[in-house]
Amino acid sequence: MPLLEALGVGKRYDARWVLRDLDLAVAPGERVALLGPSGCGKTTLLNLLGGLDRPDEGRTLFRGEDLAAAAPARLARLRRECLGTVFQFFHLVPTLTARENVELPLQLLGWARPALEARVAELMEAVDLGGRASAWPREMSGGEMQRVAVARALAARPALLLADEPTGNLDSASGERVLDLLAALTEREGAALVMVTHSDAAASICHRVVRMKDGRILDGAP
Ligand SMILES: Nc1ncnc2c1ncn2[C@@H]1O[C@H](COP(=O)(O)OP(=O)(O)OP(=O)(O)O)[C@@H](O)[C@H]1O
Repeated sequence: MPLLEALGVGKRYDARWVLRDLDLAVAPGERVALLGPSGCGKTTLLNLLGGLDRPDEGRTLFRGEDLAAAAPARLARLRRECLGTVFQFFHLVPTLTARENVELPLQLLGWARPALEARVAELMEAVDLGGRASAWPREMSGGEMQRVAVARALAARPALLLADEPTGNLDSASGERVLDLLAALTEREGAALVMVTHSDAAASICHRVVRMKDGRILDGAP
Protein backbone atom coordinates (compact mmCIF):
# COMPACT_ATOMS: atom_id res chain seq x y z
CA MET A 1 0.00 0.00 0.00
CA PRO A 2 1.33 3.50 -0.75
CA LEU A 3 2.12 5.59 2.31
CA LEU A 4 0.39 8.57 0.81
CA GLU A 5 -2.06 8.90 -2.05
CA ALA A 6 -3.78 11.79 -3.76
CA LEU A 7 -6.73 10.58 -5.83
CA GLY A 8 -8.29 13.05 -8.24
CA VAL A 9 -7.47 15.88 -5.89
CA GLY A 10 -8.49 19.46 -6.62
CA LYS A 11 -8.49 22.73 -4.73
CA ARG A 12 -10.13 26.03 -5.56
CA TYR A 13 -10.12 29.50 -4.11
CA ASP A 14 -13.55 30.97 -4.80
CA ALA A 15 -14.28 30.02 -8.41
CA ARG A 16 -10.64 29.54 -9.41
CA TRP A 17 -9.25 26.00 -9.38
CA VAL A 18 -5.56 26.06 -8.43
CA LEU A 19 -5.22 22.25 -8.44
CA ARG A 20 -7.29 19.95 -10.60
CA ASP A 21 -7.83 16.20 -10.78
CA LEU A 22 -4.38 15.36 -9.52
CA ASP A 23 -3.12 11.83 -8.77
CA LEU A 24 0.04 11.07 -6.82
CA ALA A 25 1.23 8.09 -4.79
CA VAL A 26 4.26 8.06 -2.49
CA ALA A 27 5.73 4.76 -1.28
CA PRO A 28 7.14 4.26 2.22
CA GLY A 29 10.69 5.65 2.32
CA GLU A 30 10.40 7.23 -1.10
CA ARG A 31 11.81 10.72 -1.74
CA VAL A 32 9.81 12.82 -4.19
CA ALA A 33 10.67 16.32 -5.44
CA LEU A 34 7.80 18.59 -6.54
CA LEU A 35 9.02 21.05 -9.18
CA GLY A 36 7.21 23.68 -11.17
CA PRO A 37 6.83 27.39 -11.86
CA SER A 38 5.81 29.82 -9.16
CA GLY A 39 2.08 29.68 -8.47
CA CYS A 40 1.51 26.24 -10.06
CA GLY A 41 0.13 24.83 -6.80
CA LYS A 42 3.06 23.06 -5.15
CA THR A 43 2.52 24.45 -1.65
CA THR A 44 -1.23 23.94 -1.97
CA LEU A 45 -0.61 20.28 -2.80
CA LEU A 46 1.82 19.89 0.10
CA ASN A 47 -0.81 21.29 2.49
CA LEU A 48 -3.38 18.79 1.22
CA LEU A 49 -0.93 15.88 1.54
CA GLY A 50 -0.17 16.86 5.14
CA GLY A 51 -3.82 17.22 6.09
CA LEU A 52 -3.37 20.95 6.73
CA ASP A 53 -6.03 21.71 4.18
CA ARG A 54 -8.97 19.82 2.65
CA PRO A 55 -9.41 19.17 -1.07
CA ASP A 56 -12.51 20.47 -2.85
CA GLU A 57 -12.55 17.35 -5.00
CA GLY A 58 -10.91 13.94 -4.66
CA ARG A 59 -9.29 12.41 -1.62
CA THR A 60 -5.91 12.33 0.12
CA LEU A 61 -5.17 9.05 1.87
CA PHE A 62 -2.49 8.38 4.47
CA ARG A 63 -1.99 4.62 4.87
CA GLY A 64 -5.40 4.27 3.25
CA GLU A 65 -7.12 6.66 5.66
CA ASP A 66 -9.00 9.61 4.17
CA LEU A 67 -7.53 12.70 5.82
CA ALA A 68 -10.55 14.90 5.04
CA ALA A 69 -12.86 12.38 6.74
CA ALA A 70 -10.76 12.11 9.91
CA ALA A 71 -12.09 13.76 13.06
CA PRO A 72 -10.02 16.80 14.15
CA ALA A 73 -8.50 14.97 17.16
CA ARG A 74 -7.57 11.97 15.00
CA LEU A 75 -6.01 14.23 12.38
CA ALA A 76 -4.03 16.16 15.01
CA ARG A 77 -2.69 12.90 16.43
CA LEU A 78 -1.83 11.51 13.01
CA ARG A 79 0.05 14.70 12.14
CA ARG A 80 1.93 14.75 15.45
CA GLU A 81 2.96 11.09 15.28
CA CYS A 82 3.44 10.44 11.59
CA LEU A 83 4.35 13.73 9.96
CA GLY A 84 7.35 16.06 10.15
CA THR A 85 7.60 19.42 8.39
CA VAL A 86 10.50 21.62 7.30
CA PHE A 87 9.95 25.14 5.97
CA GLN A 88 11.97 27.68 4.03
CA PHE A 89 12.23 30.04 7.01
CA PHE A 90 12.97 27.33 9.62
CA HIS A 91 10.14 28.30 12.02
CA LEU A 92 12.16 27.54 15.15
CA VAL A 93 10.68 28.75 18.43
CA PRO A 94 12.89 31.79 19.18
CA THR A 95 12.54 31.49 22.97
CA LEU A 96 13.79 27.88 23.03
CA THR A 97 17.36 26.64 22.58
CA ALA A 98 18.31 24.31 19.74
CA ARG A 99 17.92 21.27 21.99
CA GLU A 100 14.57 22.47 23.35
CA ASN A 101 13.25 22.99 19.83
CA VAL A 102 14.06 19.38 18.98
CA GLU A 103 12.52 18.20 22.27
CA LEU A 104 9.23 19.97 21.69
CA PRO A 105 7.43 17.39 19.50
CA LEU A 106 8.49 14.60 21.86
CA GLN A 107 7.17 16.50 24.87
CA LEU A 108 3.86 16.96 23.07
CA LEU A 109 3.75 13.19 22.55
CA GLY A 110 4.48 12.58 26.23
CA TRP A 111 7.84 10.81 25.81
CA ALA A 112 9.51 9.93 29.12
CA ARG A 113 12.63 11.98 29.96
CA PRO A 114 15.38 9.36 29.48
CA ALA A 115 14.11 8.25 26.06
CA LEU A 116 13.49 11.86 25.05
CA GLU A 117 16.97 12.98 26.05
CA ALA A 118 18.63 10.06 24.30
CA ARG A 119 16.68 10.72 21.09
CA VAL A 120 17.43 14.45 21.12
CA ALA A 121 21.16 13.87 21.79
CA GLU A 122 21.29 11.32 18.96
CA LEU A 123 19.64 13.76 16.55
CA MET A 124 21.79 16.75 17.55
CA GLU A 125 24.84 14.58 16.77
CA ALA A 126 23.29 13.39 13.53
CA VAL A 127 22.88 16.97 12.29
CA ASP A 128 26.39 17.77 13.55
CA LEU A 129 25.21 20.23 16.20
CA GLY A 130 26.15 18.25 19.29
CA GLY A 131 28.21 21.20 20.51
CA ARG A 132 25.51 23.80 19.78
CA ALA A 133 22.63 22.28 21.74
CA SER A 134 22.36 25.24 24.11
CA ALA A 135 22.49 27.90 21.39
CA TRP A 136 19.49 30.17 20.76
CA PRO A 137 18.09 30.48 17.27
CA ARG A 138 19.30 34.13 17.10
CA GLU A 139 22.87 32.88 17.64
CA MET A 140 22.74 30.37 14.80
CA SER A 141 23.36 30.66 11.06
CA GLY A 142 20.56 29.85 8.62
CA GLY A 143 22.15 26.50 7.85
CA GLU A 144 22.40 25.63 11.54
CA MET A 145 18.78 26.65 12.13
CA GLN A 146 17.65 24.47 9.27
CA ARG A 147 19.65 21.53 10.62
CA VAL A 148 17.86 21.99 13.96
CA ALA A 149 14.56 22.11 12.05
CA VAL A 150 15.44 18.82 10.30
CA ALA A 151 16.27 17.20 13.65
CA ARG A 152 12.98 18.47 15.11
CA ALA A 153 10.98 17.25 12.11
CA LEU A 154 12.43 13.74 12.47
CA ALA A 155 12.36 13.56 16.27
CA ALA A 156 9.14 11.55 16.61
CA ARG A 157 10.25 9.10 13.88
CA PRO A 158 7.56 10.20 11.41
CA ALA A 159 6.81 8.05 8.38
CA LEU A 160 6.60 11.18 6.23
CA LEU A 161 8.55 14.40 6.01
CA LEU A 162 7.10 17.33 4.06
CA ALA A 163 9.56 20.07 3.12
CA ASP A 164 8.69 23.37 1.43
CA GLU A 165 11.78 24.84 -0.24
CA PRO A 166 14.06 23.82 2.62
CA THR A 167 17.13 25.31 0.93
CA GLY A 168 15.36 28.39 -0.46
CA ASN A 169 16.90 30.71 2.12
CA LEU A 170 20.38 29.15 2.34
CA ASP A 171 23.65 29.69 0.46
CA SER A 172 24.58 26.76 -1.75
CA ALA A 173 27.11 25.19 0.66
CA SER A 174 24.68 25.27 3.62
CA GLY A 175 21.89 24.12 1.34
CA GLU A 176 23.91 21.13 0.16
CA ARG A 177 24.64 20.16 3.73
CA VAL A 178 20.93 20.30 4.62
CA LEU A 179 20.09 18.23 1.54
CA ASP A 180 22.73 15.61 2.38
CA LEU A 181 21.24 15.35 5.87
CA LEU A 182 17.68 15.13 4.56
CA ALA A 183 18.68 12.27 2.27
CA ALA A 184 20.84 10.43 4.82
CA LEU A 185 18.46 10.76 7.76
CA THR A 186 15.23 9.95 5.92
CA GLU A 187 17.05 6.91 4.48
CA ARG A 188 18.31 5.82 7.89
CA GLU A 189 14.93 6.33 9.56
CA GLY A 190 12.88 4.91 6.69
CA ALA A 191 10.89 8.14 6.32
CA ALA A 192 9.41 9.25 3.00
CA LEU A 193 10.10 12.81 1.86
CA VAL A 194 7.96 15.06 -0.32
CA MET A 195 9.88 18.23 -1.05
CA VAL A 196 8.76 21.34 -2.90
CA THR A 197 11.79 22.90 -4.54
CA HIS A 198 13.06 25.11 -7.34
CA SER A 199 16.53 23.64 -7.06
CA ASP A 200 18.05 20.92 -9.22
CA ALA A 201 20.44 20.08 -6.36
CA ALA A 202 17.43 19.40 -4.13
CA ALA A 203 15.73 17.32 -6.78
CA SER A 204 18.90 15.26 -7.20
CA ILE A 205 18.62 13.75 -3.70
CA CYS A 206 15.15 12.39 -4.56
CA HIS A 207 14.17 9.08 -6.12
CA ARG A 208 11.60 10.77 -8.32
CA VAL A 209 10.90 14.23 -9.70
CA VAL A 210 7.27 15.25 -10.24
CA ARG A 211 6.80 18.28 -12.46
CA MET A 212 3.71 20.43 -12.07
CA LYS A 213 2.17 23.15 -14.21
CA ASP A 214 -1.08 25.10 -13.78
CA GLY A 215 -2.34 22.88 -10.98
CA ARG A 216 -1.66 19.60 -12.76
CA ILE A 217 1.11 17.02 -12.87
CA LEU A 218 3.04 16.97 -16.15
CA ASP A 219 5.15 13.89 -15.52
CA GLY A 220 6.71 11.80 -12.79
CA ALA A 221 3.39 10.45 -11.51
CA PRO A 222 3.35 6.68 -10.93
N1 LIG B 1 -5.35 31.42 0.50
C1 LIG B 1 -5.38 31.65 -0.82
N2 LIG B 1 -6.39 32.37 -1.37
C2 LIG B 1 -6.43 32.58 -2.70
N3 LIG B 1 -5.53 32.12 -3.58
C3 LIG B 1 -4.51 31.39 -3.09
C4 LIG B 1 -4.37 31.11 -1.69
N4 LIG B 1 -3.26 30.36 -1.50
C5 LIG B 1 -2.71 30.19 -2.73
N5 LIG B 1 -3.46 30.80 -3.69
C6 LIG B 1 -3.18 30.80 -5.14
O1 LIG B 1 -3.09 29.45 -5.55
C7 LIG B 1 -2.11 29.29 -6.57
C8 LIG B 1 -1.14 28.21 -6.14
O2 LIG B 1 -0.35 28.70 -5.02
P1 LIG B 1 0.83 27.85 -4.37
O3 LIG B 1 1.36 28.65 -3.25
O4 LIG B 1 0.36 26.48 -4.12
O5 LIG B 1 1.88 27.82 -5.57
P2 LIG B 1 3.41 27.36 -5.57
O6 LIG B 1 3.59 26.50 -6.76
O7 LIG B 1 3.75 26.77 -4.24
O8 LIG B 1 4.17 28.74 -5.76
P3 LIG B 1 5.63 29.23 -5.26
O9 LIG B 1 6.62 28.37 -6.01
O10 LIG B 1 5.68 30.65 -5.70
O11 LIG B 1 5.67 29.06 -3.79
C9 LIG B 1 -1.49 30.64 -6.76
O12 LIG B 1 -2.08 31.25 -7.89
C10 LIG B 1 -1.87 31.41 -5.51
O13 LIG B 1 -1.99 32.77 -5.77
